[in-house]
Amino acid sequence: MSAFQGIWVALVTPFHNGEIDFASLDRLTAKLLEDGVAGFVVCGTTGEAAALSQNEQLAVLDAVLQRVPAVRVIMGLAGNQLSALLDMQREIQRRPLAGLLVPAPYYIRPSQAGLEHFFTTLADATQVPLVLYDIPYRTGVRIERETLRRIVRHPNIQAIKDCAGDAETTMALIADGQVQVLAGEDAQIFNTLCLGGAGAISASAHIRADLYVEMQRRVAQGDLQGARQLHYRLLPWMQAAFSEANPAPVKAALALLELTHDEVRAPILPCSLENRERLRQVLATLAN
Ligand SMILES: O=C(O)C1=N[C@H](C(=O)O)C[C@H](O)C1
Repeated sequence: MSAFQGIWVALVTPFHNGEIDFASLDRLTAKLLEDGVAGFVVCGTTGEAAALSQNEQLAVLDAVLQRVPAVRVIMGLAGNQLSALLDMQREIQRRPLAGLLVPAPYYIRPSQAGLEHFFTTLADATQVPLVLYDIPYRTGVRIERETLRRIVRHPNIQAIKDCAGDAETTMALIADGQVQVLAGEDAQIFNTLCLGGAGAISASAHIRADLYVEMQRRVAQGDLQGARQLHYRLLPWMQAAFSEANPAPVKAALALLELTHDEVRAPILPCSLENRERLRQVLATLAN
């Protein structure tokens, strides 16, 4: 299996009474490993990195590394101040890791040349592979197809988390073969795998990760009918998981299953009562 293949879970950061709940974090990672996931993204969007201090982010990473082999851990590295990102990159790299997940700088909306400069600077400085996180609806800036194809020629950029919603770009990246293409939109996992993508980084795979792993295995074995059935079984849950700001529904679902407390950090708010009822019904369909 090459480095970035399979189902990677974009791990939530569990909280309890405002603090990081390390005991739940450990239980959750142990369970997901048992379910067969390839690895974890720590402090991604789903990990509420934006609501954690740098010390908290590093503490979460260290805790995960106690349980999970380093080759199965990707750390999120997001921000819009390049020098601060380079400092944080150095700090993170004092630990062993599979890679760093890096989105475009948010809010600034740099030019295409500016984006190329940004990713190349971080890729030149890295000691571990970079996974480019292409998520224009969060960063506010689109990386054009040809820019992306140029950027990923950098030897230190080895995968892309594809959330841009442009199938032509997904196919061009897979056909170019420069990087592993990982679905970053949960409802697109099946399509991306069928097109030749290497796997996924998924928030909804916190729940019934075994079914996501099975879906990927079936596509790899050419059992498209079996994989498609799993896709449609999981789809209502994937849709419910993003019915409010991520990760509120995922955390509510984990709490319904008594795996973590249902706590997010502002400005993300807890899942509404109405959606909680929807989650209860959707989870019942995945129970066995
Ligand atoms: O944290 C992540 O990485 C993910 N974030 C996406 C988002 O919240 O927009 C969704 C994806 O499932 C994983």
